[in-house]
Amino acid sequence: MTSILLIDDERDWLVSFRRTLLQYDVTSSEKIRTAQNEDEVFNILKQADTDLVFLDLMLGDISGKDVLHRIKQKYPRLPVIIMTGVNDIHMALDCGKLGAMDYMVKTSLIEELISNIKRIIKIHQLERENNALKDGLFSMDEEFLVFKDFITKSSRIHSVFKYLTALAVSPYPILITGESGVGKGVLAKATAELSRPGRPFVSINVSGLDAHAFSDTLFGHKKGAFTGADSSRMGAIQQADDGTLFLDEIGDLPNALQLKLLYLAQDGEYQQLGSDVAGKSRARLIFATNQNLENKCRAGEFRQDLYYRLNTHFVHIPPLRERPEDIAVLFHHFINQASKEFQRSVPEITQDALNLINAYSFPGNTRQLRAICFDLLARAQNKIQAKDLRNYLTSNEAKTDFNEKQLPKVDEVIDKLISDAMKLAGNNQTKAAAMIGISQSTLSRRLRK
Ligand SMILES: Nc1ncnc2c1ncn2[C@@H]1O[C@H](COP(=O)(O)OP(=O)(O)OP(=O)(O)O)[C@@H](O)[C@H]1O
Repeated sequence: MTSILLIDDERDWLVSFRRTLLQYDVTSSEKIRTAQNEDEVFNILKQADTDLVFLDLMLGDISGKDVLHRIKQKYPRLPVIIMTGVNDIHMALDCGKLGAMDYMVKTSLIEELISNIKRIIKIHQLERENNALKDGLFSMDEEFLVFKDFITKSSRIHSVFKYLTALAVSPYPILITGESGVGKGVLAKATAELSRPGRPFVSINVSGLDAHAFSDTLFGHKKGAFTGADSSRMGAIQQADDGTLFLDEIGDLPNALQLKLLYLAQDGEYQQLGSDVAGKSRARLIFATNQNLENKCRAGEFRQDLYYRLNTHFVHIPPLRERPEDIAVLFHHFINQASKEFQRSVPEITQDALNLINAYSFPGNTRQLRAICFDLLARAQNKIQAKDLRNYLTSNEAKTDFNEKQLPKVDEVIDKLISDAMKLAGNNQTKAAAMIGISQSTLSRRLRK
């Protein structure tokens, strides 16, 4: 049943429209909510799932157009139908530009109105189903829309989204940690959009930069600052302006540069090469590393004071193997993305292939999964089966419980492989045999041993 929000400052109209919707079976009673002012509107949208909004063009002193604008800003995908007493084509066009799905006149014939509403609900339902299937976005909260490029259905990551949303207003730096390829960059970009929307986002990978390159890249230089400095150069801090500066791989910085980072993180201060005056950064700072900074501090390789400073706001992205619920979602997402890019139809993915991909540990995390999907698609297949994946997943990176110091016997490895394949294939011998590339009779013989 469709959840509907009716917005009008006239209580009588809300009551009568509600009655009409129920009379014509548009939805059930508990699925209809009403709001008479803007505060109520946003409270309801925040608290309850809403599929469709009917909005009157006058809400007391406030224009319905302004409310429409604010709803669409916060919930861009939510369909809003304008209900009004006046049939005004210019107004209808204006509302369309602001994102209204339709414009209905309250005095229209009731049957016509209801059949229009039912048609819109149907279209919207189909669209939602389609989007969920296509994007693998599943039940991502509209409030997390800014994180739409970080595909996930992991509740751990949803908690990270919540935390980052709460941090949006804080002026302090954010530290994002996680193994290489988990999506720290994607998350940093979304966080930047949340905290400094529409402002510049400058991303610098600082690993491997020597002291000069580090200062020059970040702080820039004045003309004549050093031999060969024929003109001034704007540093990343200036380019970021009042937006966001994202510094990746800060765990690799040598001690002297860590000190410069400390001044920057602490007071926003920096020194442009060739300038006597300290500059002041206005940018929001986001740092990332795939290293364990606490261990580095203990080993004396990372400044404790800088670590404490960076740790004020800290999020960790777990590796893909610790959020297995994301593997299939991401697999479908990247296969769809690659199909679009290569202008190919989306291939069928067999259950065996999914079983195999789900059982893999992905040491290169999401980056590795993405690369596999794009390469698979480039090889122009219209069906992805377990055998197509084996080449990508059979290296020593595959999940194993074996310990280097106690290498198992070949027979033990085969037995483990067969038992894992049987588990993944739900004890179906034909499937298990296909997954590991042996005949069913060989597998069956081996099982009888
Ligand atoms: N959850 C995700 N949804 C969609 N794409 C993702 C996701 N996580 C990562 N990616 C993609 O994987 C690739 C690697 O992501 P990213 O560069 O953000 O990882 P990282 O953690 O910053 O890695 P590194 O530590 O090596 O810099 C990118 O192509 C990115 O778009």
